[in-house]
Amino acid sequence: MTDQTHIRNFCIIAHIDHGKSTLADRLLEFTGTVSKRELMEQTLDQMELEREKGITIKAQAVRMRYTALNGEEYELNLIDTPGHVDFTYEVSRSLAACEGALLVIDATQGVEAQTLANLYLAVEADLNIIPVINKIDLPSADPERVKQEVEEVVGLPKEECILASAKEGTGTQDILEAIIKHIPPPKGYVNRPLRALVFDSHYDAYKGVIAYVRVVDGKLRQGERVTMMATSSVTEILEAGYFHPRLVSDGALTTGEVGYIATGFKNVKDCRVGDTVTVPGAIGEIEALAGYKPAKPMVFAGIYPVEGNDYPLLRDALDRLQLNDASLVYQPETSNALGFGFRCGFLGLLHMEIIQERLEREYNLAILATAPSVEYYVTRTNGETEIVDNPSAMPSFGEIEKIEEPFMDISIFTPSRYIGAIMELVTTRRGIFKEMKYIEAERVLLNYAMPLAELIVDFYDQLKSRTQGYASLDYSLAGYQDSDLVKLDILVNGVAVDALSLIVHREKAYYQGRALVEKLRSLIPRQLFEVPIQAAIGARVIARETVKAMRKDVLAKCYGGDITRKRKLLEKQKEGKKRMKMVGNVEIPQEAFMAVLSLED
Ligand SMILES: Nc1nc2c(ncn2[C@@H]2O[C@H](COP(=O)(O)OP(=O)(O)OP(=O)(O)O)[C@@H](O)[C@H]2O)c(=O)[nH]1
Repeated sequence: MTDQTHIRNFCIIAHIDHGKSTLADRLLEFTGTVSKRELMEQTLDQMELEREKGITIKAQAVRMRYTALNGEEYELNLIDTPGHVDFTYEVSRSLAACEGALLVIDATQGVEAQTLANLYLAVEADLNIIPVINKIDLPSADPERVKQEVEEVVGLPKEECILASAKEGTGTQDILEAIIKHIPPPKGYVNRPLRALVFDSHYDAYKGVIAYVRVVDGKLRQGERVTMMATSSVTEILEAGYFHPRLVSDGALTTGEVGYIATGFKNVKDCRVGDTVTVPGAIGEIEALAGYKPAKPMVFAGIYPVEGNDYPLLRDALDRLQLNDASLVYQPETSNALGFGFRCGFLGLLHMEIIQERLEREYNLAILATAPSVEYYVTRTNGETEIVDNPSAMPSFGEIEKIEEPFMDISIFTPSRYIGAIMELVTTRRGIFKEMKYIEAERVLLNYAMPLAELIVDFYDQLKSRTQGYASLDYSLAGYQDSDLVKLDILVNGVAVDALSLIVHREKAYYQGRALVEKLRSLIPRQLFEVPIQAAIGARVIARETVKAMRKDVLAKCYGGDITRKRKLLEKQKEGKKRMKMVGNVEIPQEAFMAVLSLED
């Protein structure tokens, strides 16, 4: 156990792809925490999905030992933070476990939207910031320009910037020395009762929930009884230790240290991110650490098994995913069209995508997801208010006094040549212009208020494609606002398909209704009979298309000859069918339920 003066707790914050993981690897290697060979596997990103998507979902912590140029040995705890806006709360708790942060900026790119978003969080958490300009080995690197940006945009003296190439290892020692010098040691009370911050947790089949903790005051030991202040759950610490980068169980953690405890809890709900661990005897005597917030889902969608029989399997899979992910919420729902399924709440679209993929890959389930929706506050004419997160549950028009929807503050960094294209996109998405700031001659920061419902419909992809990938985006919840919204129903073969209902702005309803039925016509395969597709607001039909009847005989083309080809075609058709759902007497493919996500603006 190290005394506080020789501990430094820090994290690395960066915009996506600016080199956070690579720099972490260099630090681990330089301090001898892991060998080069072990680094072949990306050490900090563990889940396969994370690696594939190139993002870090779960915060982790690694302890390093470093002998500084002053001859003294220090314990450095590097806390890895998730890099995506869906996980801002997790980021803020990881930052709360640190005293300082390395702010990594790509020397070829400069400051980006998430550089600033993360920086603001770090400043809020009172961290000392060390700016690191990375990738200086690249020919297009312009460290002088980026230094200037650090001074003007970030507000740190440019002399403090450390130039580095995480790829080649340049600057690694300078960074370690700066950590010792510029990041203050923890200042907890050794003799007070235990207070430890849970900044992440995950479920382990053998050890139960493993909580990643920062000990703020006091100490904790294996075998000790502890309680979680927000959830009041009590348990015994089965194991305590740190990551090196694998678990090293050494029985205790003391003031200022970062490490893990195995809690034996069966569900991460008992041990939430942001909660305070203490000893039962201290309850009433001490205050919980500030900042605890239960996760708040922002995006909702129905998830249904393609095969009705798989419903119990889907429920088990969601139960198991939730053991490890307290921010995933779900409850059973029934749809006239899709049968029994679940209404699920997610932190954002990326979170939704991750859960869908895990259900399919890890649990081998064929599922159908409905288009994502947000949470509306609906006031009825009788004065009652309710929260509606499923368009099909929206009360009928005559019963509604007003509907409020979530608005986001969004900021976009972009080269100034794309301002026009962005303005146009944001305007079609009901965005309200707030501010434009020039960061340098040719780069601007644009601020808008925009409904979340418009943001989750492929806004990010559109932004990227209209700016050739140059613009970066960040957003946070601003609050709820009144909007003139209506429910758009879709009728297939004369029957309203609840899972296709949408909430849209009145002014866009006609256009969206048209675009959607056209798209559905192209997505719904021809059946043996003619299938009308209609969009309606209340009883008024606003658009109609027809899927013509056709006998779809895939074997007709084979002239009876080649049997392997025949089998292949049949298999292909079966494959195609997997994602079809019989709604009434019409087969509707998965894509139809997501069609609204890919309408042209
Ligand atoms: N040339 C050069 N490439 C680098 C350097 N540092 C990182 N890279 C490359 O930049 C890319 C992104 O690096 P990562 O370390 O994965 O970036 P990250 O910030 O962790 O990305 P996320 O986990 O997605 O947030 C990778 O292809 C790295 O090999 C550097 O100093 N020089």
